Amino acid sequence: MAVSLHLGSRSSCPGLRRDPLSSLGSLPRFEIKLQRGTVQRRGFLRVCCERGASAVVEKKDEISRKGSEGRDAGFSVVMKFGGSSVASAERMREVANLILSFPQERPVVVLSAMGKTTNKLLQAGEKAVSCGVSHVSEIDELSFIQDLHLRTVDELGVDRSIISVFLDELEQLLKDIAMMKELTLRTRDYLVSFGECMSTRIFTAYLNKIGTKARQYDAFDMGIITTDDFTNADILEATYPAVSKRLHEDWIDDPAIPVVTGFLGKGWKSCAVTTLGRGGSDLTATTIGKALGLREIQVWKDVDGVLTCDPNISAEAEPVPHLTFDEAAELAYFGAQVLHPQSMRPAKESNIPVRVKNSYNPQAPGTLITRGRDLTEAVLTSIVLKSNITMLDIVSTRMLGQYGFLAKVFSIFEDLGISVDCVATSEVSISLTLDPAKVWSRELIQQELDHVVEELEKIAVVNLLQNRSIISLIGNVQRSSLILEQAFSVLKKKGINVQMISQGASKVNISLVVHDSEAKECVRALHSAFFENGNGYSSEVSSEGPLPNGSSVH
Ligand SMILES: Nc1ncnc2c1ncn2[C@@H]1O[C@H](COP(=O)(O)OP(=O)(O)O)[C@@H](O)[C@H]1O
Ligand SMILES: N[C@@H](CC(=O)OP(=O)(O)O)C(=O)O
Repeated sequence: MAVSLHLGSRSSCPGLRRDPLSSLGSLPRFEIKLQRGTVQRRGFLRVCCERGASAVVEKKDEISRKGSEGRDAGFSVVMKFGGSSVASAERMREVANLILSFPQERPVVVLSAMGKTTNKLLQAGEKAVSCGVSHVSEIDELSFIQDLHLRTVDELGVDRSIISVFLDELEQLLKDIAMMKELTLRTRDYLVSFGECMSTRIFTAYLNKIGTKARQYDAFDMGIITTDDFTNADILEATYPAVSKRLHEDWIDDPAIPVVTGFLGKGWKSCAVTTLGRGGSDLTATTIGKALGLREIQVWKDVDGVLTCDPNISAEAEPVPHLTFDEAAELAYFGAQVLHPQSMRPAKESNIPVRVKNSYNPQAPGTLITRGRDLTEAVLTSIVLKSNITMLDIVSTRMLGQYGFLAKVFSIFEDLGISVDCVATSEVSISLTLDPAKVWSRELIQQELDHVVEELEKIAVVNLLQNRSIISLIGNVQRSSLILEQAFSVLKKKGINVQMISQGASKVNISLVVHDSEAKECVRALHSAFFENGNGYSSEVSSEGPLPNGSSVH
């Protein structure tokens, strides 16, 4: 099949080092040949020009198993390993063995920084701001990072020179921060990038040493283009064709397993290193999965999959066998640390299954995340807690029936650039929750909250309630009355007062707001009722029948 189309004028993208269509002039004629057998589903072609990025051709919702170039580079899965999976030389050896134990797979490997390196880099940066240039070399976290990485290369028997330049540059960067006495968001992103840059170089060198040809990629040099929102950047559409082209071309020139830095990107305007938000390597993995149209995206963690709740809250938490993209996105958004909140988007858009596995226990089946699941398997899949939330009760000062009240309230949040998590409304009042940590830097929280209240008080009576928690019940909440009946029977027995309830339009989440002080106890009681003692995911629950009863609630 051949498709001809006209492309509009091309603007250049400074951030795109290897511009996928760089030879195009304005209004070029461009022909795309799709080889027979490479297209998985029918879709349509569209030309997309993303905010100044180069014009790119995107095969919308139609992913070829053999990549958008139609050539077979043979990649079949992304395998992403988080910090806990590559925390030491021993762990890197195990991860290498794990990859090699699937000889039928041609993986693209995505790695996070080793262990807690990202936290240590941030702590080192904070200390550098105030310690003075001459004391930078004494920062504990710097020594920790140096020791960890040098010990790892020595134990793996690879050359120290692959990371020594990074360690020298890192110390110099900390001295620069000490001299300037400030750590901007842009510098923060550059600082943390050292973690992924080093882990991927070490792992690549090790794979090559044991005879498996591998090639290291810095995400910001291979086409992962983002907004310039330092510390929380969004992936731009130009990324998909750029990544696909780069990986396919390199493979065809010289086949080698790609080992890519997770978490990082390149700002399209600034051309500086950006990060995708904490835990962002999951998003790197799903982005590459979409770019290449792979069979599966694997996210390897230190737990047996997505669990029915945070194992740090309930030791009884169990793996959830099957989730939908919407359920996984919702639980990540509402606080489950296990997945990055945005990571499901590329997987859902390209309908590529995501498997969450345990690198410490590869035999465990893990969690499979797909577009749909058998809803009769489980009504509820998990319970998520998000603490330290601010809640606002806003009651209109105008008379009942006054139109435009909701619009006015939300325009205030829009003007102030503040995002709202949960909302419950009546004609004259709104209750909503804000997650200050998401929007503001720490010092500004109270100041910003005061400003919000001041603006809202022009049209309403406002009650600001801090130290609240959102407990989210994730599952098939089309059966909300059954879930709520069960949940409220538990809360009643515990004497816990729910301050707000919200059921999103997504139909996969009911959120309950309670006080921080009773939230964990509340989650444990709900977990016990819904998932323990024979209740829960694996029990047979018909889509019409009753929920398992709460007999296990104490
Ligand atoms: N619902 C949940 N399911 C699984 N893990 C969870 C959940 N909620 C919180 N966690 C925590 O998330 C951790 C895994 O996420 P993360 O540390 O980001 O992994 P990695 O660094 O390997 O990518 C687990 O060790 C667990 O403590
Ligand atoms: N290293 C980054 C990115 C990341 O995704 O890490 P992990 O996969 O270990 O959660 C962080 O700590 O945020």
